[in-house]
Amino acid sequence: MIPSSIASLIASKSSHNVATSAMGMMSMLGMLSALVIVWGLWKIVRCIWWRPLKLERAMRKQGMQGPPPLFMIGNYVEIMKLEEMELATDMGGLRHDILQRMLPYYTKWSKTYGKKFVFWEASEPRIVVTEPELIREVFSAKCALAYGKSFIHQRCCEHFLGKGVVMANGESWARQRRIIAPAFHIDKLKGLAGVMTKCTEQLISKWEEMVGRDKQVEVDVASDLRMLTADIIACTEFGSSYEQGKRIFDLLTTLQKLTLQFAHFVWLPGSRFLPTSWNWEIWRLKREMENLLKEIIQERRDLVSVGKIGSYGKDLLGLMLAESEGRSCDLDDVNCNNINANSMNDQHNIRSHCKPRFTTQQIMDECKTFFFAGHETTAGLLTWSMLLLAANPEWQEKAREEVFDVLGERDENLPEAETLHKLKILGMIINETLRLYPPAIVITRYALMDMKLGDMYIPKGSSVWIPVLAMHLDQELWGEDASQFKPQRFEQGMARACKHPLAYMPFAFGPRNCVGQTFALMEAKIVLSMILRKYRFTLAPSYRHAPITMLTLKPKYGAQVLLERIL
Ligand code: HEM
Repeated sequence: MIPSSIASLIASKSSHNVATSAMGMMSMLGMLSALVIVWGLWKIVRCIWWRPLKLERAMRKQGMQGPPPLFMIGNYVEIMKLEEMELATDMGGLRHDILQRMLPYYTKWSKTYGKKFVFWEASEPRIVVTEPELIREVFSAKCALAYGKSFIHQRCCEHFLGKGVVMANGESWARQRRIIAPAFHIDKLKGLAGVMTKCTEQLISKWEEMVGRDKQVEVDVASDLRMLTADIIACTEFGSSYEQGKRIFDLLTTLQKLTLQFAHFVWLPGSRFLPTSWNWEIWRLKREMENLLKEIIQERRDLVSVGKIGSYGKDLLGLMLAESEGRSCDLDDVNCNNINANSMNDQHNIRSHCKPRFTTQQIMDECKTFFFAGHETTAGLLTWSMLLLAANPEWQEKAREEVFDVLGERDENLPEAETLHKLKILGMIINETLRLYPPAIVITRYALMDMKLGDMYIPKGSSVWIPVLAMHLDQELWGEDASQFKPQRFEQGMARACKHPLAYMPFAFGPRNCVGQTFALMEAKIVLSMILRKYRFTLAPSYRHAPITMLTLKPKYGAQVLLERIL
């Protein structure tokens, strides 16, 4: 037993100890919170003041000129004002000299400061580069890990692209690209032609009903073609899980719209963490969409692991799962080399022994990426192609004749991947459409380290800004008829179409070019050839020519054409 005096001494001592250690804890917590606050403040100050100041000095030191930036917002205000002014009216007729409308700040500043200048998007400098040889260097293999995507662009797209290959940088990008590239190899894509023709047949049936017994009907092909390309990517990406895939894409589309509405605030440090009603809605949509994606991925993995299906499937998700898991052993995991992969059981063993090269989150991010990268862009290409053919009936007739020659006149003869290369005139029309209306009118590359480019110093944290549209419409490179629709310039191939072969870059080039280029061109040829065989079309009087960019280049009021069935 403990005497009461000692007990009370111990009690008072221990309560004293408790109080002292509580106070100690409190002051530790206080110090920690103070440190976190100071660190947070330093990060903000570094981001909005210290780093931009250093970059501005570097620009000034090398005599780089440009419009003076404002603190934190750079040249945003002037950019927005100029864009607003240009976009307030239509173009008045289907004219293709759209540079002033789409990039008014570029045309204004290049007149004042010359072809090489710098402007600021918030606190990030953009160094304008238009010399093909310099662009070749930026896109080259030796610079693939040194340039990437900027912080602001990553933030703008993080909700609907995540950290997928489009927005990844450095080693992470290289790893992702290595894993997904085989899924876009021509041999794998050939198997997707059937899906593309099937989806196009559904659109044609819909138009058949609309045309009915009338000879002509007005259709907004922009929205129909957007739905078609979304269908095609949902089918090619998710195959049997198409219905779930469609729901995911609806959610992604809403997320994308919501994010873009507030894109101008993304430069505000910490704005994405604030519990605003906008952020809550984004978080809710994202959660729902990712839960659905997880379900599809898990379902596919379960079916393979219990042996219900022998492979992950031929859709993009299946190809990606196989690439990400099946072959990881050949490359990384030495222990797995002893396993014979011939039997189903062995394949299962490999999967359970080897570390997947992609986590579920990364696969989800790639799925979102393909949807975004693969449907708006191709919808744009198809829409502008139809508008240009509607306004140029002689080219429409030439393309149709070629389709009849190559594929025959009967609907049953569906286009196949092997015959598409014979559609040469259609190929020239597609190239010319991508020259006049490239879905990506600007490409940027963010310097992840200090770089030299020609006689320029590109400091880490700045971006090279390439105005694709300006290069595609440059009279010095393409001739005086640069802003006219003339597919014949591509008759002798791309290299001969222009004074400098690198001035044409709808898909960029080099190791970070569009991985879906073959997919997109195959899809465009299949869809357009099937439409041309069935319908003749002209511009509807209600069409208003007003191109705008909402991530990609599109007609603001839709693309109304008059469809007439070919009897
Ligand atoms: C007409 C259609 C298309 C055009 C004009 C186009 C254009 C481009 C361009 C210019 C880039 C480079 C962007 C940059 O680095 O800033 C790019 C990248 C990419 N595209 Fe496409 N694209 C098209 C269709 C597709 C399709 C159908 C897919 C997939 C199904 C796709 C997937 C991708 C991916 C994943 C990247 C990122 C590649 C990387 O960073 O390594 N694209 N595309």
